[in-house]
Amino acid sequence: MTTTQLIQQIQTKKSFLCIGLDVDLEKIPPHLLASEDPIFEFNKAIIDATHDLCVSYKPNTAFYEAYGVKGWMALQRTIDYLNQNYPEQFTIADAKRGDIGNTSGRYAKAFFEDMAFDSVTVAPYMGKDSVEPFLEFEGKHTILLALTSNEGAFDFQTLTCDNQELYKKVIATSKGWKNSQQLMYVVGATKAEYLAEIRQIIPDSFLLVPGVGAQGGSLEEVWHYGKNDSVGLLVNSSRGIIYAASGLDFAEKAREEALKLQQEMAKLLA
Ligand SMILES: O=c1ccn([C@@H]2O[C@H](COP(=O)(O)O)[C@@H](O)[C@H]2O)c(=O)[nH]1
Repeated sequence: MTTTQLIQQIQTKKSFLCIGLDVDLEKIPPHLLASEDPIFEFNKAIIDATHDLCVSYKPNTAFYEAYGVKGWMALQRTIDYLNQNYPEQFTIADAKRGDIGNTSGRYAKAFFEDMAFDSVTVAPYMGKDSVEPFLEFEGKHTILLALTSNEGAFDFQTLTCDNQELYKKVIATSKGWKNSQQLMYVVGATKAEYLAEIRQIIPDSFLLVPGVGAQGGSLEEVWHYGKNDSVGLLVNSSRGIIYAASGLDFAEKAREEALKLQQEMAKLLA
C-alpha cells in the first residue's frame, strides 16, 4: 500500500487508528480455547468487528512466536485473512528486526514477500547496512524505532551523541539511506512532547505511535505535537481495545473501545 492510499483511508474513515493484535491465550475469552486455532478465531472476530473504525492492524510477532509453529500459522492465517478480506488495511508486522545485511534481507523476504505485510518494524542499532535490505522492497515500508514508549528509552535513545540526542541522530541519518522515502518511524505516545522536535527533522514522514490506552499516552497530545499536513500519524492501541471484555461479547466490547478512539480522532480531523 502506498502512503497516498493510506492517507485516503484516513480521510475516508476519519480515523488514524491502528489496532494491535497482541494475542495472549491467557487473556482471550475462554470459550475460544476449544477451537482448533483460538488465536486466529480471536483475531478474525476482532477484525470483523472493528475494520471500519481503523486503517491499520499491527500484530506483534512476539505474541505468535511465543506459541511456536501454531503461533506462526495463526499469524499467517491472520495476515492472509486481512489481505483477502480487508486489503485497504495497512498491515504492520511489529517484529523489531535488524541484523547484518544478508540476514536482514531474509527477514525482509519473510515479512514482505512470504507473509505479504505492508510494513515491518526494524531496530536501527546495527546501522545503515542492517536497514537498507528492508528498503529494497518496492511498495513496502520499514518502520524504524526512533523514540520508544518504554521507560528504558531514556537509557540510550536520549543520550547525547555528536551534540544531538541519539534518537534524533538516528532519524536524521536514516534520511540519507537508499529508498529512505519508504521509512516510517516509531515514537511512543508516552513521549508526545518530543514529537514537535521530531517533526522538524521529518515533517513529512508517517509516525507509528504506540502507547495510547494501556500505557496511558494522550491521543490529544500526540495530535497536537505530531500531526502534519496529511495527518502523518498511525496511533496504536492493543490491550485497551482487544481485551475490553472476556465474555461472549468480547468483539462487541472491543468495537466500543475502538469507536471511542475513532470518534476522538474524527473530532481532531474535523
Ligand atoms: O515503543 C514502542 C514500540 C512498540 N510497542 C508495541 O506496541 C504495542 C502496544 O500495546 P498496548 O497494549 O497498547 O500497550 C505492543 O505490541 C508493544 O510491543 C510499544 O508499546 N512501544
